[in-house]
Amino acid sequence: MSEFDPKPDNIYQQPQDSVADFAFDQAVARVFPDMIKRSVPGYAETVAMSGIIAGRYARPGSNLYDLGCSLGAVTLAMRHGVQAAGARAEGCRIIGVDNSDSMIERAEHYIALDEASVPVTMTCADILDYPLENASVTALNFVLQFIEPDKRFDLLSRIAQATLPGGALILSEKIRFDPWEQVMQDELHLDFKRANGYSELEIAQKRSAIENVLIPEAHDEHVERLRDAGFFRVIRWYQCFNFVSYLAVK
Ligand SMILES: C[S@@+](CC[C@H](N)C(=O)[O-])C[C@H]1O[C@@H](n2cnc3c(N)ncnc32)[C@H](O)[C@@H]1O
Ligand SMILES: O=C(O)C(=O)C[C@]1(C(=O)O)C=C[C@@H](O)C=C1
Repeated sequence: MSEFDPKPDNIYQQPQDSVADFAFDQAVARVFPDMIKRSVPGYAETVAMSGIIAGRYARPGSNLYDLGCSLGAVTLAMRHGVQAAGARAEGCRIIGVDNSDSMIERAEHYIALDEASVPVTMTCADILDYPLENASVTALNFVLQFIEPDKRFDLLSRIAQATLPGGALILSEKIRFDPWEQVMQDELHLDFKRANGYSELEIAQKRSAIENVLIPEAHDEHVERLRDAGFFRVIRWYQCFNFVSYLAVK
C-alpha cells in the first residue's frame, strides 16, 4: 500500500457540529477519485471525451492547459489524445495548474506512472494569475464554478486571448436551471449519490459545505459569456443531469 493509493470518501460520514466550507485540502485530495466519481454523474465520460477533443484541436508546437487539474485526470486524457493525434500535434506540451499543493503532489505521482511521452508539467499556482500563451486547447473541468463569479469573465477572456485561432476551450460545469427543472435535476442528482452509497447525512453535510463555494450559473449565462470573452462557436457536447460540458472555439 502506498500513501498515494486513493481512499474511499468518508469525509462527511460522521455528524459535524458545524460544517466548514469545502476546500481542496489534503483530506479531499486523498479521496478525490472516489468522491468525484460518486458525486458527478458522467464524470468518467467527460474526462475521456476531453482527451478526444484535445486530440482534435491540438496544433503542432502549442500548449494545452488543464486549469484546476486536481489529480490530473484530464491532463492524462489530453496527453493520450495528443499522442494519438500524431503529427497533427507534434511538439505539444501539457501544463496542469492547481492551487492545492496536496492535489499537485499526488498529480505528479500519477503522471510519473503514466508512460506516454508527450511532456507534462504540473504547477501549483492560482489560475487567476497564471500566465497563458500559445494555447491550442484549455480545459476547465468543474473548476469555473469554484471561481468567484465576478472574476470568471476576466479568466475566460485571458484564456481566449491566449488561444490560437481555431483553438478550443473545454468547459464542464454544474449548472443552474429554472426552478421547476432545478427540482427535477436535483432529485436525479441526489438519487445518483444515494445509488453510489452516500447516506442522507453525507449528502446534507456535503451540500452545506459547498453551498457558498460552488456557485452554479445557467446555460445561457455560460454561452453568452463565452461568446463575449472571444469564443465564437460554442456547443454543448454532453450533459448528465445538472452537469454539462461545452466546447468553445475561437
Ligand atoms: C472539482 S476539482 C477539478 C477536477 C479536475 N479538473 C478533474 O477533472 O478531475 C476543482 C479544482 O480546482 C482547483 N482550483 C479552484 N480554484 C482554483 C484557482 N483559483 N487556481 C487554481 N486551482 C483552483 C481546486 O484546487 C480543485 O483541485
Ligand atoms: O454537487 C455536488 O454535490 C458535488 O459534489 C460536485 C463536486 C464538483 O462538481 O466538483 C463538488 C466538489 C467535489 O469536488 C466533487 C464534486
